[in-house]
Amino acid sequence: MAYIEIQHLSHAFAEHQVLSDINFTIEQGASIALLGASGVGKSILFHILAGVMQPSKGTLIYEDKSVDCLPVSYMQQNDLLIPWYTVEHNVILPALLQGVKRQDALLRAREYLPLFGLSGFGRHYPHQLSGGMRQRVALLRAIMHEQPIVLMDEPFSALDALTSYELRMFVKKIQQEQQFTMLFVTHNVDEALDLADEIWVMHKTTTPQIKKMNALQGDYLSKRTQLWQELGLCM
Ligand SMILES: Nc1ncnc2c1ncn2[C@@H]1O[C@H](COP(=O)(O)OP(=O)(O)OP(=O)(O)O)[C@@H](O)[C@H]1O
Repeated sequence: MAYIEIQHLSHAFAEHQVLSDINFTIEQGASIALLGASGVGKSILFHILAGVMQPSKGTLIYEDKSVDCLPVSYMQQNDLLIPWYTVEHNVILPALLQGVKRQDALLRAREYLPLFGLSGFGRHYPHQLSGGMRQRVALLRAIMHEQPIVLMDEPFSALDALTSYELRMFVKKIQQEQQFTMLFVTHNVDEALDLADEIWVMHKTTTPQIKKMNALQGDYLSKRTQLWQELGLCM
């Protein structure tokens, strides 16, 4: 039996059908990249999994029980940092809400801040940071939340190429150590190939709407080409 199972999930805004009869399963500890054209419904799917939004139809099953939402740490596209809290406080907030002692959460945050390129910025406020730095704070907060599932919507999009590469290698290491289940949305084929052990492509017109790219063959370059083709991009 699957760790997570999604059955017949559909969502519409008035007449606009965004998700149609989505079905999939996820194994515990999987790392899944979700790609797809803009507007295809990736964020709406994540909102539903996280319980931010209720679907029009469908069932979410977690560890064999029907649930309203999954136990996730969710990094949304918009970083949602609290402007009047410092970086440190933003990062530890979910841990505090989970009952972790403030001192323990702070120690851990201070250990991780340098790894996220945020050394010396713990006492800064979000408005004092660049867009990329804010994204790293949001990413660190998601990783520190310690939920069994991490959802990240375009977690590396505001970062320069080198920082993005370093951070995804770091996230990969932490995910392998902590064995949480991870789904992330990306428009970047390299991010998907570097970080995910499963790549899913979401389509608007095909049934099923999500295609699992299990059959990616060959070396990195040829996998990259196959993914670009699946996404309808010219090489
Ligand atoms: N609150 C809303 N009311 C009505 N339609 C919405 C609402 N939120 C999203 N949509 C529509 O749902 C569709 C899917 O949106 P979604 O944000 O999930 O796309 P996406 O695949 O994440 O796109 P992107 O890659 O650009 O972030 C879009 O057509 C969007 O206009």
